[in-house]
Amino acid sequence: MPSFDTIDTLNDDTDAPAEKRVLLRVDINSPVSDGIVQDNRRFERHARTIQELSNAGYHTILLAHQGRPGGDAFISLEGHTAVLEKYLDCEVNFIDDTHGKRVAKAINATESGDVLLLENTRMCEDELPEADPNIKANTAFVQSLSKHVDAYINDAYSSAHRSHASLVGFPSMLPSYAGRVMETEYHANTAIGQKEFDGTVVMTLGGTKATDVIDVINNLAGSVDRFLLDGVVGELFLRASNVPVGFDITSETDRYDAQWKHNSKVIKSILTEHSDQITLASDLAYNEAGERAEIAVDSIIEKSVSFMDIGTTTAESYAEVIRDADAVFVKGALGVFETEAFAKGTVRVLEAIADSNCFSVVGGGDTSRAIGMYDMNRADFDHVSIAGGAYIRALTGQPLVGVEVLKSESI
Ligand SMILES: Nc1ncnc2c1ncn2[C@@H]1O[C@H](COP(=O)(O)OP(=O)(O)O)[C@@H](O)[C@H]1O
Ligand SMILES: O=C(OP(=O)(O)O)[C@H](O)COP(=O)(O)O
Repeated sequence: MPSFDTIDTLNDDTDAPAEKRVLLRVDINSPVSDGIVQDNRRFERHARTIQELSNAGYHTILLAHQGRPGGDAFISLEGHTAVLEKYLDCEVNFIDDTHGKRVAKAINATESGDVLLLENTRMCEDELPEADPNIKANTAFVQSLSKHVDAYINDAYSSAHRSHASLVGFPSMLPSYAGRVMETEYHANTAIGQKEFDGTVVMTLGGTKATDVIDVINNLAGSVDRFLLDGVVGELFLRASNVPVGFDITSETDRYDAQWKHNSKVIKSILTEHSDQITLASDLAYNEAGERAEIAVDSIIEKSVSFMDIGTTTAESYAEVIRDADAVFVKGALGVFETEAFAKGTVRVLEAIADSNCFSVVGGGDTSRAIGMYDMNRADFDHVSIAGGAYIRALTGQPLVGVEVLKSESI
């Protein structure tokens, strides 16, 4: 049983839901294309928690983040209301602020069953950077909102590894509970983290976030036999192995340079220390005149194009490793799978998993979308998580700070 209180306990604790305002933290952080948020499984999964609360009569005030300050995906949550409403039989109202008088007025004006989405929490300076939960509890953001609600529910398992105000500041201020996504993802990933495997354990690590991958390798090198690297992170590791790639070729993107500046030393030391466990791409794919083109890593003289996927040779070699594995964990897309021409690496690896008898987990708010996009059967995977960094940290046995503060306040 989870050692935190759930919505079942909230219902037991509440004799009049219609008079109660609950602050529900969800994670609907999603890909953004041309400034427009794209649907993904997170919306549908969190909508079930929202619907349950609305049907019970609670006034539900939603907190969520989108992107990172300065990044292309860092936008207002206003567009997220329409996507959420696709999965709800109630309206989602929106206010373009995170806390303060206007928000307090809007919260106090809600009625039983209403859903009100506040603005992107990362537009509030109290949200970032990570800090001790007690520090985050004393921010104006937490202090202000706590006065106008009766309880806090954290449903954002996929952000539970972040010590941000909206994720760790409220449990010391309010009666706190786990939402349904938090409950199910916690159960599944904790159980997986305790499993033992007799044969080869393989992890494919990709996507865009180097620090997540670095943490995972440092913590799981003793229990994972092979790390197959890909995505933006894989290209940074190629740079650390002296391949002339892994940097931004235009000032319009910032996928590589900042991450390299902050992480190059630790990437190099990981490559040295775990060279026998880490496999890097041997070929990469890019866009040439609107078509997919590939190049062997050994043939790259200089980077003049954006590499968008692992090449076919790499994909086949990764599929071969997966075929013989006892367990495979996927975190982060192997390429820009949202574009079919550059989905080959992600699809090939997922197909190899589906065709094998291995125990498998596919994680990542973005990556898990690929299963549905390319008509694969979710039943071919043992667990498909809408979390990426959080689920993979659960495998390391590292506590998830957002879960720990829920537990501590449930005692
Ligand atoms: N080579 C690449 N260049 C640019 N983006 C990439 C590349 N490979 C993967 N991606 C992007 O990585 C994103 C997923 O990264 P991330 O958010 O770290 O993973 P997840 O959310 O699945 O944990 C996808 O949206 C995909 O487009
Ligand atoms: O998408 C998320 O994590 P993920 O990419 O590991 O799935 C979470 O919303 C956390 O976002 P963050 O990595 O910008 O803190």
